[in-house]
Amino acid sequence: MNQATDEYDVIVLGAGPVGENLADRTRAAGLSTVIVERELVGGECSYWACVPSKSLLRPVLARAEARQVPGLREAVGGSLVAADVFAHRDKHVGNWTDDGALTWLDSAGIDLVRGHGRLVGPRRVAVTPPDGSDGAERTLTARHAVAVCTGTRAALPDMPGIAEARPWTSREATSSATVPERLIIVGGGVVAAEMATAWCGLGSRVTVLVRGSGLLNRIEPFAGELVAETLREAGAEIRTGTSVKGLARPGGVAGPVTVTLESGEQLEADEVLFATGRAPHTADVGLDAVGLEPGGWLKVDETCRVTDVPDGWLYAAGDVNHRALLTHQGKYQARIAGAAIGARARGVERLDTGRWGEYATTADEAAVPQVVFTDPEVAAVGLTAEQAESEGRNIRVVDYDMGQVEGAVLYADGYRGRARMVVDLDRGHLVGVTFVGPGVSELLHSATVAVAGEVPVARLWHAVPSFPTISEIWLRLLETYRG
Ligand SMILES: Cc1cc2nc3c(=O)[nH]c(=O)nc-3n(C[C@H](O)[C@H](O)[C@H](O)COP(=O)(O)OP(=O)(O)OC[C@H]3O[C@@H](n4cnc5c(N)ncnc54)[C@H](O)[C@@H]3O)c2cc1C
Ligand SMILES: NC(=O)c1ccc[n+]([C@@H]2O[C@H](COP(=O)([O-])OP(=O)(O)OC[C@H]3O[C@@H](n4cnc5c(N)ncnc54)[C@H](O)[C@@H]3O)[C@@H](O)[C@H]2O)c1
Repeated sequence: MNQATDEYDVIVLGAGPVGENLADRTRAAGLSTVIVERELVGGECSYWACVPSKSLLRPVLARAEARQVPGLREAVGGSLVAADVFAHRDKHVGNWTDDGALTWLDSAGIDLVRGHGRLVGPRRVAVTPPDGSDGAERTLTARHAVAVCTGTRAALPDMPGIAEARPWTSREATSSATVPERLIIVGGGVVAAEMATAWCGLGSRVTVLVRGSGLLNRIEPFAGELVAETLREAGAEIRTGTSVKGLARPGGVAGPVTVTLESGEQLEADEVLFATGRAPHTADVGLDAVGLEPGGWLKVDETCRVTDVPDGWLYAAGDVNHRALLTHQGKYQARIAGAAIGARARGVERLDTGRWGEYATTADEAAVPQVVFTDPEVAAVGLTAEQAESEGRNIRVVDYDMGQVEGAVLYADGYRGRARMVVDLDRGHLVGVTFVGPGVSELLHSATVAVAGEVPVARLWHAVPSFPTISEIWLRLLETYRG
């Protein structure tokens, strides 16, 4: 393989975490692979999402936890040094350069073509070089498969003044090098909750405008309630049932922004962040050239093969298929799709695509874990009680106050948290678990193993948590379940 080769076994569009992992798996299966990337190798996650957001949040959460440890509390009473937090974030994102990722691509034997890729027919991708480069357009051909891993962008609502007011999206919220004195956040999902935590911790006066009834409405309600309570205690204002109808920034981008609410009330801030969901990068990837509608989420089967395309050569993994907009889940899809492409290229006719089969992304439906890095942390896997009920399952919900667990109380004085497990009574195993409280992120994988492994509740009784750890919440939940 070399850069002059225009025919490969596999072409991957988009070098985010998902594209990288998929390419890695097809290379490991012995297939020549090229990846096409128009921005930075590493994708949204590495430069404007997971990595910078978590590095902004880490000092905020560490300080919040330290303030709950007697003897340490007084030592961490001051403000964060924003310049140091930003410098640490900038280091983690490689100062928005992808040199490290290029070394990895090279070592994995994956070719890279920089530019915007578009399908121009079955198994064919045209690449337009980036602006300012003097290269010519190139057409790549795949012998076996093309995988679209082009991810998402922030979705902004259509409203008067929004384009001129240039609001922050997740990109600016994760890469800003200044702390706005007053920050309005529109939205009540994960980005809104995490960015409210980060910027409030860094010193902004934060107002969150939620059009629904509370934060994090895809997770058990008690989680969003505790996060909102802590944010309010930290000085943020959370306004629920509040919709925005317009924006204006009369003094230009350097001046304050005015947000007009549906009620007619006007609020002023130095910045406004729209954290109102994501839209797929599929409007300009040539879907029309292969008979698909541009602009939508790509519908896939359990191996991430796009349905409705003859001959089964087109795959879509990660955010772009809308199964679960999370890096780890997209990488899981990439491992399975990459292996499926490899097996099909070897001529294997029947892949095990049954539930939990080697080539089935079953966890996307049954056991998606997610940690929200708010204060306190939220960690959840599988179904909420409401989701399980709406699926018609016969369930029992078990709740426990984590402030009653000795390991938790030792971890943080005045520990506030709650746990819930949802038991499917007909199947005898857990279908969902949610924790909210300091330090629960590292507890989540135990729940993921229980849900994905469909471990019988009776056997969980023999999985003994160490004393005195927060994990003893498991024992308390099981004792409550058994009565
Ligand atoms: C603020 C924020 C924080 C987040 N935090 C977390 C977290 O803590 N944990 C977590 O699991 N998830 C988190 N997520 C979600 C996570 O970022 C995504 O699930 C993940 O990035 C999806 O990976 P991907 O490879 O599918 O897409 P992306 O990371 O979006 O990568 C897609 C790549 O494709 C490229 N591309 C697009 N179109 C083309 C084209 N036509 N030609 C060539 N290249 C193209 C893009 O430039 C990009 O590099 C967060 C998201 C946001 C917004
Ligand atoms: N720690 C993590 O795992 C993490 C962190 C950040 C983001 N993510 C992922 O990124 C994805 C995107 O996050 P997000 O928070 O942008 O999306 P989201 O879908 O989680 O939340 C969007 C929010 O915006 C609101 N909204 C939508 N349109 C609106 C409008 N016109 N006016 C007012 N409110 C509006 C919705 O009601 C919702 O509260 C999520 O699916 C999430 O899984 C994950």
